[in-house]
Amino acid sequence: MMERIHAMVASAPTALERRAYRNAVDAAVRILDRLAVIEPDADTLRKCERALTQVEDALRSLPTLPEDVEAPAHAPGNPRFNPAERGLVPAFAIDAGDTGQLVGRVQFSPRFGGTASVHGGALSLFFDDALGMVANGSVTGGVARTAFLRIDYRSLAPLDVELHCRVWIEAVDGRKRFIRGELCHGDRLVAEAEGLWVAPRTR
Ligand SMILES: CCCCCCCCCCCCCC(=O)SCCNC(=O)CCNC(=O)[C@H](O)C(C)(C)COP(=O)(O)OP(=O)(O)OC[C@H]1O[C@@H](n2cnc3c(N)ncnc32)[C@H](O)[C@@H]1OP(=O)(O)O
Repeated sequence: MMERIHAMVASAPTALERRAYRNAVDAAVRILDRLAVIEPDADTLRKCERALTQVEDALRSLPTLPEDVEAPAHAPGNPRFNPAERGLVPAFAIDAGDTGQLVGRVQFSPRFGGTASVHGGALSLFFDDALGMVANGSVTGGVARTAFLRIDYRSLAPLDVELHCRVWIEAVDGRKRFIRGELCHGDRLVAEAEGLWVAPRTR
């Protein structure tokens, strides 16, 4: 039985497994979003903790990803390697994303919030992902890592509201890719970002 489970995990996920994984992550983040806004009594919270611990125990008994990064389980398309599908960053709708530019919409749910607005670190996480997509996209080609990321917070970002984002390549200089981005709520600028992504040396 365990061998069969290992074989399943070591192979690239099927469409059905990807959907099931996404649904499980969605359920987990919906709980975090709910916990961010409700005012429950201690008894309800204790029941909640017990139920979640049961789920956690069941997950702990499962095998983990193989360490070999060449294994099929590490192939592109595995939702575990996609920050949005793993629930790390908010889901991001890309409306246009060619020729080194990306235009899209993003909505930060309550778990990304401070009090009434989006946490600055969550905005930074989002920009690393969105600018990183352009830095790693078809125009620049190949993999590059974030060397620095600077965020200017211009106004409070509201939670649970659609925000508009634009990201573009500012310059490419050898292995260096300078990327910029901005996030707006309607006509109001919420935050601007600039960063450098550096591609690995070829030898
Ligand atoms: C098609 C696929 C799609 C996939 C989509 C995926 C989306 C993913 C989106 C998510 C993406 C998220 C991605 C993540 O989150 S990646 C995770 C976060 N980032 C890291 O962990 C990176 C850690 N740092 C490093 O690995 C190295 O320091 C890097 C690789 C960055 C550079 O080390 P390396 O040894 O290679 O480079 P070098 O030292 O020879 O320097 C080379 C040049 O760069 C200039 N420089 C370097 N650093 C800085 C700096 N801080 N400010 C200004 N300049 C800097 C330097 O002066 C030099 O310039 P020049 O003298 O040549 O002019």
